[in-house]
Amino acid sequence: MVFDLGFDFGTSGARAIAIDRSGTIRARAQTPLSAQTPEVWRDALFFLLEQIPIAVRSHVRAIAIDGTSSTGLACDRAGTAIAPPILYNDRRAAAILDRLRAIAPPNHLTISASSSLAKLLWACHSGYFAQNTPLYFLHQADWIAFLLHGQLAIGDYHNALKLGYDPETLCYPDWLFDAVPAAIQLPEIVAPGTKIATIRKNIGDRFRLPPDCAIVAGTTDSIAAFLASPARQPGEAVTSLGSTLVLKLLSRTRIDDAHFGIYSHRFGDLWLAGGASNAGGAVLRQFFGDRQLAELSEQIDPNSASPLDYYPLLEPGERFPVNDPELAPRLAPRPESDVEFLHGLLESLARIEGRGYQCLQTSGATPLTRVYSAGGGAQNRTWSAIRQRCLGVEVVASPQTEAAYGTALLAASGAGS
Ligand SMILES: Nc1ncnc2c1ncn2[C@@H]1O[C@H](COP(=O)(O)OP(=O)(O)O)[C@@H](O)[C@H]1O
Ligand SMILES: O=C(CO)[C@H](O)[C@H](O)COP(=O)(O)O
Repeated sequence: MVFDLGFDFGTSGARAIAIDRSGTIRARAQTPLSAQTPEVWRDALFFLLEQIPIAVRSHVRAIAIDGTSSTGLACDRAGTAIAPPILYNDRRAAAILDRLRAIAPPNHLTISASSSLAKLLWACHSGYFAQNTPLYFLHQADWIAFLLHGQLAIGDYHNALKLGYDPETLCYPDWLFDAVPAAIQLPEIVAPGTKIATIRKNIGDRFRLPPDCAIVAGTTDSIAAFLASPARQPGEAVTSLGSTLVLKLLSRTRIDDAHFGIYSHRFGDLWLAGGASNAGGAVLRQFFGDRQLAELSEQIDPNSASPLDYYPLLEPGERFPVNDPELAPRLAPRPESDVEFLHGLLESLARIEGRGYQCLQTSGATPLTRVYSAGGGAQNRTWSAIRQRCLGVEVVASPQTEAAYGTALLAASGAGS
């Protein structure tokens, strides 16, 4: 018996899922992330490994890791982070967007405060990364995988998209090398699922993993959620209802439009056209606990549209379907009834999702036929019904909604399944 193991490092927690060759889940573990620091990621990785029963762990064939997209960090030759990571939602790079506009092609997806390239350039020019020695710039998933395989610096073309890597020509464009200081080593990029190396000996011994356990290139958290779903036909989509709202529509055409925060990830011969809104479950959690969310949702009539028109953000700034770093949250008026308030929030999030899919199709993506749901909000049947009414297509419950399952499938593909 062999198993493949996927790790998902999301915004609020980390999870691991081990599957057998038939794709059946044979072990799972999860832990909250108290902070987004390399130390917390490393401790979570090791904790999750320990939670996988030894009977499974000792037969793991391959491991893959996903992380939050465009969370980046710089490390030295030993792989030690030299400054706190810059998280996916960090907006400090807004300060260098004019500089980026001057070097990147017009309307390029990296011209956004949330892109990895903007963060890297901001960090270099503000002195956040001291540059007297060579530094490696990695994404979160690359760095966590490095802990397991020990090779600096290797990344995948999903995480590298927001760094400016071109997934069509499979190389970094020349203008990017002109922009990045010579002391910064960009990761070598491979396809997600490519075997990078076998497990480091000390880690393999410590966790009783087989010495030939392969560590394969990972992906982003929302692409992992897409992989977990059955969506494989152009027109099928997955919405990740996690802390943020992420849309991925499988398309025959590649579409990119920084004006609306639209970009496309390579997905075999197809494209995952999409965008990520800052609105989402994090705002729901600001007002309600998960149990309360479930109880209140039961009392909502999903067939009647809420007249409340919110824009549920934690703080100003939106990426998609409007790319506006100043967009203000709108959460008023709050009715006395919590049921009505939640109805307004879920309806408003469904409207943002609907506008997002509309925007993707208007921009040339393959027309939407069906939406699968992933993430913490996927279990909410009331919300699914509201979303189906707003989207005008079938919203289907996915048998597997966890990103870690998609990452386990990626590990299996890397191992040859
Ligand atoms: N019943 C529910 N209805 C709607 N949203 C929910 C429900 N239960 C949990 N959530 C939301 O799911 C989110 C967590 O989902 P998860 O996929 O773990 O997110 P992430 O990894 O992005 O932090 C929380 O923000 C929470 O508000
Ligand atoms: O808000 C997020 C945190 O990661 C989204 O997952 C992310 O922005 C989506 O990015 P990608 O399309 O590159 O997976």
